[in-house]
Amino acid sequence: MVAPPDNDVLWTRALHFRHDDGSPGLSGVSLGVREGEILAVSGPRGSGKTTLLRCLSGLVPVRSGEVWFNSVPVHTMGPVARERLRRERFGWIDPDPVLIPELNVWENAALPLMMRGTGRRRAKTAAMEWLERLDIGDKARRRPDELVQAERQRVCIARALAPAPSVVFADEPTAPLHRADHRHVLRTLTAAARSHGITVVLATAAPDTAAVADRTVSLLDGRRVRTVHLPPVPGSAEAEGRAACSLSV
Ligand SMILES: Nc1ncnc2c1ncn2[C@@H]1O[C@H](COP(=O)(O)OP(=O)(O)OP(=O)(O)O)[C@@H](O)[C@H]1O
Repeated sequence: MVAPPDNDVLWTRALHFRHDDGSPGLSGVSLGVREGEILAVSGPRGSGKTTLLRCLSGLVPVRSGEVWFNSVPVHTMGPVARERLRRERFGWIDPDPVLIPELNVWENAALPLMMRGTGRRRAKTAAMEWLERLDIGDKARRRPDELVQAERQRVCIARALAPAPSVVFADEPTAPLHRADHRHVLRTLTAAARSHGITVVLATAAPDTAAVADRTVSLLDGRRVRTVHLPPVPGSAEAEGRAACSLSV
């Protein structure tokens, strides 16, 4: 095993992944993510973006290839160590905002901090700071079912950022949002990452979302390719006359 370069917070080499039913997921993906970098993982639907984020974050075991976080091998960790790593160092944002219905908004956003052992008062302060930044602070005492989907997604983003993780894995984080919300939430996420030195791995099929990143890595059919020209988002200025996906390997 060769240790990764010092300035890469995440590093993977020759990563292959097959789903439990035998479907191919990833084929020989290698990449490094620098500390504080916002890296977009782009590619069309089914290209392996979510699978790559799940492997890098230790959500699924890696059986072929290597994944390192801060020069610590993740691919040799058991499930308990990977769970602890995710809880203590990583944040995760899904395309669908899933919250605990019995908890109010600030309790949902503060939950990962409290699970790490932070006291309720301090956890609430940190959660409220992010809820305010995401313009949802006035709904802090509401239950998730009193919020619209875009508001619930803001709560999920606050929940991922409140513990000041080393890395946030954001899987299509603005997918459920309207375009106006989309820009505001993306800007908040990237500004937060830059001001707090948080590394972001951002999976997206949308070119305008990938454009906020420092660098883009493209996937097609589970392989890393040099460039993928994604179909434009319907209704955007780019949409005219471009429909297909092209690539260069
Ligand atoms: N749990 C699973 N079991 C079997 N096959 C799966 C599973 N999850 C994903 N796949 C398949 O693996 C491939 C990559 O899927 P993945 O979700 O990683 O792609 P993606 O680029 O994130 O796509 P999307 O934008 O649709 O989420 C696809 O062919 C998909 O059908």
